[in-house]
Amino acid sequence: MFELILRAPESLVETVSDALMLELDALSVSVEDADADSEAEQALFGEPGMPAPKAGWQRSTLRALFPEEAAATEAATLLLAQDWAADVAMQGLQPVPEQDWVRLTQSQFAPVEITPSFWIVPTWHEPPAAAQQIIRLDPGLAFGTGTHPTTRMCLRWIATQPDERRAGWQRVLDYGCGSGILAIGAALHNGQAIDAVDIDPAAVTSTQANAQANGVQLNAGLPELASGHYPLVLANILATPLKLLAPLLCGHVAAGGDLVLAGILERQADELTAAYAPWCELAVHDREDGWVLMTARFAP
Ligand SMILES: C[S@@+](CC[C@H](N)C(=O)[O-])C[C@H]1O[C@@H](n2cnc3c(N)ncnc32)[C@H](O)[C@@H]1O
Repeated sequence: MFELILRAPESLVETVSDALMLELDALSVSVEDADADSEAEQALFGEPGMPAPKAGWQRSTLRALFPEEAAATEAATLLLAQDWAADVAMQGLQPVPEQDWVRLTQSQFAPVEITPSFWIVPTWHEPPAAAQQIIRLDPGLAFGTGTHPTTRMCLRWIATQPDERRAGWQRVLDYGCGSGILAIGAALHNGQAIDAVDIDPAAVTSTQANAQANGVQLNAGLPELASGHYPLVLANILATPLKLLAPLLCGHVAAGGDLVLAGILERQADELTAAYAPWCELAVHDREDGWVLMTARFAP
């Protein structure tokens, strides 16, 4: 494989990508911020419900893959000869070394410690000797492999609740289940009759598969599946949807039950406390890497 590397301004990225893929037979094109890891780097992240700050980076690096060097050279020559491509610059043409991509990807995911006895372990790893509760999970399409601090904080909360609290988890709701990791974690800590819901059908499928792989019983489905009251409601989404979902989530918490929310940045904690104030006293329980875990115990 050969990689043709080009730099293009925001206005030309789509045209160059289309030309490479549709006219010049590139196998793939990836687009990166040309200013990544520099002072000029611009985040383009927009929370759900909020517009992205901008449609594209000021300058992008495009990497196009070709099966042979001749095809990559010809594509560069043809593309750079176009009038409209005057602001496109060639940055390089290089062979892509053969690699065992599966092994490379797998090597990036080591077992994740939640507590000394509770671990998330990819299927290609042996569990650590101290692990008593284990979630077997491979990185897949859905969010939630335990590598994100928000997921880890939720699991840590679950694992560190006293036995008498866990005994009361006769029903559990995981709202925004992703891979199902929180639902599975709750099941391994005495959670019963677990409903795991997500707006993304791929997450529902992933949750069902992961639950089966872990020998865990749960009901996965779209949000309509959630019904009635639960002694434990978990939701790791993001601050903006969590604020919108406040009446719905609080309406599902049983008297005396716990609400556990994640996906919230430290600076958003006060907004969340205010949004949930009509129903409960939401407070920061844990923090990691700029994220907070917020919890509330409802009145009995
Ligand atoms: C950050 S992931 C969390 C996944 C997993 N629960 C975890 O803790 O790792 C958030 C998930 O919430 C889902 N989601 C986002 N908005 C939602 C909504 N309004 N209702 C239900 N699910 C939602 C997304 O599809 C995504 O799978």
